[in-house]
Parts: sequence; structure tokens; C-alpha cells
Amino acid sequence: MTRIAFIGGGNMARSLIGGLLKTGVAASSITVAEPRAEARHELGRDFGIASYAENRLAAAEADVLVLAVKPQIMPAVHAELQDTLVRQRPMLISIAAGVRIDQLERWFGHTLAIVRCMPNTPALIGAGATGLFANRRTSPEQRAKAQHIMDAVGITRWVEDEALIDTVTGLSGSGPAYFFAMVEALEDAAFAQGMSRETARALAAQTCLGAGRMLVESGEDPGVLRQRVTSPNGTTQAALESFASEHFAQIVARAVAAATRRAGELAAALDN
Ligand SMILES: NC(=O)C1=CN([C@@H]2O[C@H](COP(=O)(O)OP(=O)(O)OC[C@H]3O[C@@H](n4cnc5c(N)ncnc54)[C@H](O)[C@@H]3O)[C@@H](O)[C@H]2O)C=CC1
Ligand SMILES: O=C(O)[C@@H]1CCC=N1
Repeated sequence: MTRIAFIGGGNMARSLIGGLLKTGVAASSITVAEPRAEARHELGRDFGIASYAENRLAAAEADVLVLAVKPQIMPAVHAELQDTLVRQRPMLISIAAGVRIDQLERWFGHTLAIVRCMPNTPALIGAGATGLFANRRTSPEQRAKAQHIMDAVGITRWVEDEALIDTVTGLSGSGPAYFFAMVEALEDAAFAQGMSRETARALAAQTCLGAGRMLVESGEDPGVLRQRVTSPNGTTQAALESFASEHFAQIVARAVAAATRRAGELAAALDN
């Protein structure tokens, strides 16, 4: 049984923990370190896992440490875990946006297996999407273990070039928020035309779910699916022409680039 300790018990850790438990991972094999007492209480209440105020205690028995703190917190975490790292030599899985392998090696040690991942919050319902990149110290068995953990909560893809983890961040890491923003905008638009918020939200959310499921389950090209909705000179064409006139594709590309760039900035700030 792999023993996994989460360092940081915030939103993303909760999504991963909830997803892992749903796939049958034993609550006794997961611990979490979280400084906020209320969050610790909620982790115990919602998931039945042991939580600790101190990183050292949560990590005491772990084979795998999932570093789930904000990038800025990472150097402090290293200081608190130094003894544990030397004694246990756990594999590290960092999910922190931007934070590079060379930085993690500098803080946590050059001889540890380190996998840099970028998951997303739908992991909570087993529908996550995770990009992974491993350092050279990571053995094939350790790569498989990291992938196994992330496969439990959704799909996984290894990237060849570490820089592409920042692209994963701009695509799928932050991506759920783009779709939530789309649903909010659709709801607002229908509300402005007189529909109740409840009905507008239900229809917008189900449309998001239906389109997503069709895309994934059919395996068809999104462009083909889009064309099937678009009757010549019909309503969809009118909406898509409106999107195009506002340069929708460029708007999305600039947003993804902004998120990707921010990941790099978060990391660069830690070099100073
Ligand atoms: N929220 C998301 O959708 C995603 C977040 N991430 C990454 O996951 C990491 C965590 O993000 P969130 O969960 O959104 O943030 P969050 O703020 O919800 O969680 C971070 C947790 O770390 C705790 N913490 C603070 N100092 C600590 C310390 N010294 N030791 C242990 N825990 C400490 C905080 O109390 C907090 O509960 C970030 O690095 C972020 O880039 C990655 C993918 C998606
Ligand atoms: O917004 C963030 O910085 C984190 C990383 C990806 C999703 N949430």
C-alpha cells in the first residue's frame, strides 16, 4: 500500500483526496498537513483521513509527498521537512503552478525522485486532467506510481518538455474556470432576456455537460460536432459569426498565454 501525505489541504488537495477515496484508496493510507484548524476539521469530517498541523507529522510514514501548497510557500515547506526527506527519501509530487524541477531539486534535494504535475479540480469527481513531467532521478516504477495516483482521478498525459507543464496549466489546470465563466456569461445573457436565473443556469450547465460528454464519448472532432449544430443561415451560425467578429479564438489564445506566462512568473519570483 502506497502511503500518501498531502502537504497543504486546500482546494486542489481536497479534489485529489476526494477523487482517490472514491476509487477505493483506503483513508488510512492518506494523511494531510494543513495549518488551518478549520480546514483540518473539514478534511477529517469529509474524508475520514488523519490531518496534522505540522508537515513533519503528516509526512512521517509517507512513501509519496504531494506538495499542494501555493508556490510561494514551497521554500518554507522544504525547511520543515528536511529531516524527513533525508530519513525517508519519499518521492515528491509537486502540483504547484509554475514551480520548476530545478527549483524543487535545489530546495528538496538533487537525489530525490520528483514528478511535477498539473491536475485540475474536476479530479474531485474522477474527471480530472493531469499533465506530468519527471526529473531524471525518477525510475520507471516511480513514474508509474505517480501516474497511477493521478489516473485514479481522471486522465493523464506525460509531456516531453518541462515548459509544456506551464501550457498544461494554461489549458486544463486553469481550464475549468474558463468553462465556469462561460456558464456564468450564458446565464447572465439569458437572464437579461427575461429568463429566471434558476432556469438559465440549469440549461447552461446541462449544455456544458452535454457538449463535454458528446466530445469525450464520441471521440469526434470538435469542429465536426460544431458543424452538426450549425444549420446554414440558422441561429448557431449567427452566434458563431458574432464570436468570430470579436476574434473569439484570439481571445482564448491570449487568455491561455496569460495563464502560461503567469506560471513562469510565479516560479521566477522564487528565484530572487
Ligand atoms: N486550485 C486549482 O484548480 C489548482 C491548483 N494547483 C496548485 O495547487 C496548489 C494549491 O492550490 P490551491 O489548493 O488552489 O490553494 P489553497 O490555498 O486552497 O491550498 C493551499 C493550502 O496550503 C495550506 N498551507 C499554507 N502554508 C502551509 C505550510 N507551510 N504547510 C502546509 N500547508 C500550508 C493553506 O492553509 C491552504 O489550505 C498551488 O500550488 C496551485 O498552483 C494546481 C492545479 C489546479
Ligand atoms: O490559479 C492558479 O494559480 C491555480 C493553478 C491552476 C489552477 N489554479
